[in-house]
Parts: sequence; C-alpha cells; structure tokens
Amino acid sequence: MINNLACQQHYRNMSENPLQALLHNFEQVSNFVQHHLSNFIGLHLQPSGPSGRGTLFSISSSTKAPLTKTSFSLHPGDTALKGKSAAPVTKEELGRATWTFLHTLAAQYPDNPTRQQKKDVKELVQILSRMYPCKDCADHFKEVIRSNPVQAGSHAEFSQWLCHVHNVVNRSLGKPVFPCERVDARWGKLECEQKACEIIGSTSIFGKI
Ligand SMILES: Cc1cc2nc3c(=O)[nH]c(=O)nc-3n(C[C@H](O)[C@H](O)[C@H](O)COP(=O)(O)OP(=O)(O)OC[C@H]3O[C@@H](n4cnc5c(N)ncnc54)[C@H](O)[C@@H]3O)c2cc1C
Repeated sequence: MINNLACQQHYRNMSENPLQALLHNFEQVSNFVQHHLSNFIGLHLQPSGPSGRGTLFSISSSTKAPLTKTSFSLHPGDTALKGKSAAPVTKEELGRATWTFLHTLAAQYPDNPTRQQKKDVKELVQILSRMYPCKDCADHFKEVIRSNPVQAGSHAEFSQWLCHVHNVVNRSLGKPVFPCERVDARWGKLECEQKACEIIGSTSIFGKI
C-alpha cells in the first residue's frame, strides 16, 4: 500500500513533526481507498477545488457498457438529489411559476421606465413567446402578443397589458377571467430584506439609466 519511498518520507516526516506525518499517512490511505473504490464502482470522483479538498464533487460514470453519461454536482446539502432524477414539471406548474414571475416583474416595473427598460421588457415577452418550454403554449402566446402588442410605457400600462393577455390565455383554457382593476392588490413586489432587491440609488429594482 505504501511503497518504500513513501515509507522513507513517512519516517522522515515523523522525526520532523509527528502530527504532520500522521496527516500525510491518512491522506495516502484515503487516496488509495478512493482510487480503488472508484475503479470498483465505475465512478471517477474529482475534487472540484484547486486544492483538491473542495466539498463539491463532480461525479461521472465511466462504465463502458451503457451509452449514458451522468455528470452532475452534489453540494453537501443536496442529499435529496442523490440517486434520483428530477420529477417532471407539469404544464400547470410551469404556467403558474411563469405568471408569478411576470406579474411580480410588472408590480416592480417603474412608473417612469427608461427607454432601455421598455426595450428589455418587450424583448423579454418576445423571447418568452419563442422559448417558453411548452411549444403549444408558446405558439398560442405568439398569436396573443401579435394581436396585443406589449404596452410598457409605465407600471400601470404594463401590469394592465399583462393582466389582459393572461385573461386571453385564461379564456382560451376555459378559466375564469381575472378583474384587472384588482391586479395591484393580487400581485405585489418581491419581499426583500432591507431593500436587497433594489438597485442602489433607485426607488425600484430598476436603476435609472
Ligand atoms: C405565456 C403562457 C402561455 C400559456 N399557454 C398555455 C396554453 O396554451 N395551454 C395550456 O394548457 N396552458 C398554458 N399556460 C399555462 C396556464 O396559463 C396556467 O398557468 C395553468 O393552466 C395553471 O393555471 P392556474 O389556474 O393555476 O392559474 P394561472 O393562470 O397560472 O394563474 C396563476 C394565478 O394568477 C392569478 N391570475 C389569473 N388570471 C390573472 C390575470 N389575468 N391577471 C393577473 N392575475 C391573474 C390568479 O390568482 C391565479 O391563481 C400558459 C402559461 C403562460 C405563462
């Protein structure tokens, strides 16, 4: 396990600092076990940090037989992810999460947005209509925004526009229409400790550009 050279080094270290020698020994044994264990189970454990002592490990399968390759990172707290694949997200969950994002964005959209902010929000909606990860929904949403171009001149304009297009989608799915005069009561700004979501020098999350 420990070759002659290592033995000599080991005894030299012991005479210098017994604790250091002990640690050195432990490291060697640990490396040996890790190396042989990973060969045995077909995994390569690669310490992530430059020191080689990081807590994040990239685990990749080296088994040759299957054509699949699993490579992922495990943080020490991610125990729930070990050995499990993620549960699929439903169309409804994705929809609720996306509407939450959009209405929260609208709630924080400034009364007097800059030209850049107006451009960004319009682009965001366009990109969403192309990249929304439900193709049927994306295709339908493209038509919705073609008939209802984004209005983002102010907070009121954008939140009312969003409420309206959400209602167009609601109607197409046979869902109740939401009363848009209540949109500010339904959707608020993101709760942040000590205004952490705000850009410095701004009264909203968006800085004045
Ligand atoms: C861009 C986009 C396109 C979609 N297209 C489709 C599609 O083509 N087919 C499909 O099956 N699903 C689609 N979905 C998903 C769908 O809209 C719903 O999100 C999903 O069915 C879950 O509905 P829900 O009843 O939980 O409420 P959601 O519609 O997700 O709404 C979430 C919450 O928002 C509030 N709300 C509802 N209406 C409004 C409004 N007008 N203004 C403000 N707040 C409101 C209510 O409190 C509601 O509980 C789409 C989602 C998005 C974001």
